Amino acid sequence: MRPTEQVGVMGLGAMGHNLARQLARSGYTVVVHNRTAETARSIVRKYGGEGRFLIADTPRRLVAALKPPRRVLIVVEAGSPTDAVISEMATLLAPGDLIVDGGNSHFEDTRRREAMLRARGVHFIGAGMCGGTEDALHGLSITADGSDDAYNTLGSLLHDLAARTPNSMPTVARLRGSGAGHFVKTVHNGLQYADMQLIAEAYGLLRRVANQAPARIAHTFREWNQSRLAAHLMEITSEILGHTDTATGQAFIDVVADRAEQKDTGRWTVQTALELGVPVPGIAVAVFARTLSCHRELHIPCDREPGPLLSVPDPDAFVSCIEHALYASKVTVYAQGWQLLRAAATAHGWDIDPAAVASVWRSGSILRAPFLDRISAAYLKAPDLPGLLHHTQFNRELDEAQHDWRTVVATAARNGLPVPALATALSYYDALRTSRSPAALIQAQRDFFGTHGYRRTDREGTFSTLWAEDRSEQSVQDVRH
Ligand SMILES: NC(=O)C1=CN([C@@H]2O[C@H](COP(=O)(O)OP(=O)(O)OC[C@H]3O[C@@H](n4cnc5c(N)ncnc54)[C@H](OP(=O)(O)O)[C@@H]3O)[C@@H](O)[C@H]2O)C=CC1
Ligand SMILES: O=C(CO)[C@H](O)[C@H](O)COP(=O)(O)O
Repeated sequence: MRPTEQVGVMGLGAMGHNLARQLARSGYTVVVHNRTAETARSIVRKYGGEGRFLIADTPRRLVAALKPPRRVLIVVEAGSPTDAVISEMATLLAPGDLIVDGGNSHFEDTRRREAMLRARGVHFIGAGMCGGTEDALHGLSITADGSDDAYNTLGSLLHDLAARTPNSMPTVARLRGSGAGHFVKTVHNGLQYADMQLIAEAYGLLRRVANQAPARIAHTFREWNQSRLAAHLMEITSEILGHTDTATGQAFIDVVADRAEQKDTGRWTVQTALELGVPVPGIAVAVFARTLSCHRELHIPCDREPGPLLSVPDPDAFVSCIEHALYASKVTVYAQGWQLLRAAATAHGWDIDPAAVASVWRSGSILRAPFLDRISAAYLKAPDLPGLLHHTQFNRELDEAQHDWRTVVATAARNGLPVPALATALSYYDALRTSRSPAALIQAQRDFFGTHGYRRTDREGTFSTLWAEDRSEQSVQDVRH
């Protein structure tokens, strides 16, 4: 217990109240503030026995209750609410105090806020909290940026909120460069979208093609959770599928509307990837699949199912094919995530160690999985690995899985079942393996209508064909001048 350590927590929503509780349980005196003051009072009424809480009805009172240098953890809705809270705190805090933003902020916002606070002498740490609400209480994975001075003021605060890896390391990664902490959290969520979409597609195939009932699929996922697919998302999937709705007695999954909502982080991941020119189709397709699920008005009236479903000759063998397809697809989307991390680090001058990111997500994050140990090991051994699919073992695994992967994607297509993530992952894999792609035709078309030029396979330089004239070929300099 450290009765002398104090911290302020602003925002006592689903995440914030559990973070405050975890800190109080660890011995901090936690000064809490929530915009709706009654929420703070009710939380302290309920959990006050877990530690030492003080309620501050206003931000000014929160600041007054803390001794300098003050540490304030802000966990409010991202975007303008976070701006509003930080702007007010900027006027109340003194030079040397510290704000930690634990929300899912856009990294550009974090950079702007850090610069604004630095000008006032207030330290700022953008902390990506890579976990859910229960992890906020029991330990999550944190990717945080911030200056050395900010870290000196921080003390062990983030370590006290972190989970531990199997070898007892706290899951906090310090990343150098303003915005890096929230950016890495954003990519975590992009991968979360992709992983969830892949799992959902696997569920759909088990249900519709392998004809398994939800309870049986729960069992299948539990079995897969003992394999190289073992992951928190697999575990919660089997829990959900094994759950019965108390109101109707039906499988819970059958009473949930098939509309997958989203906030911002998946879209931000894809937007950044587009800006940096990094191909992340596995993440993009997962974002669009959620979007499509919410556009019921786009659905085409259909008087019959695409079926009757084509039966698979050996359902057990098909289940095994799905397992292999799911694993292979997961490897390809994680490869895309790490490509994006590398490109963003280069573009923004961030120091993001690819092995450390895998290690820090190993426990406490939504992506937590033993699988991440293998990514970490791959990058520890070869920090300059061009991509995960260049790693001998991953490469071999995908090669071994490809027959089953193709069976799954082809069977889904024949049955009229959309599997955008599984199919896109396979196409990505094939695109990386093909010796010559049809991109040549696209470049030729660009030259035909826009004199954009092309490179040739047989000699250096950029060329253009005079399509509207005699179709002779010029070097681009000759054409333009
Ligand atoms: N839920 C999750 O799994 C995770 C969430 N996050 C991030 O953590 C942050 C909080 O999320 P979560 O706890 O789930 O969200 P909740 O919706 O449960 O809580 C939102 C909090 O923000 C406060 N708030 C909203 N608008 C304002 C405002 N204009 N001024 C002051 N306070 C405001 C709310 O106060 P009031 O009670 O008055 O409405 C409430 O305390 C978000 O940035 C989220 O993206 C990060 C990791 C995981
Ligand atoms: O950050 C999180 C977990 O890591 C939050 O749960 C986030 O809300 C998930 O994203 P979305 O709401 O878009 O599904």
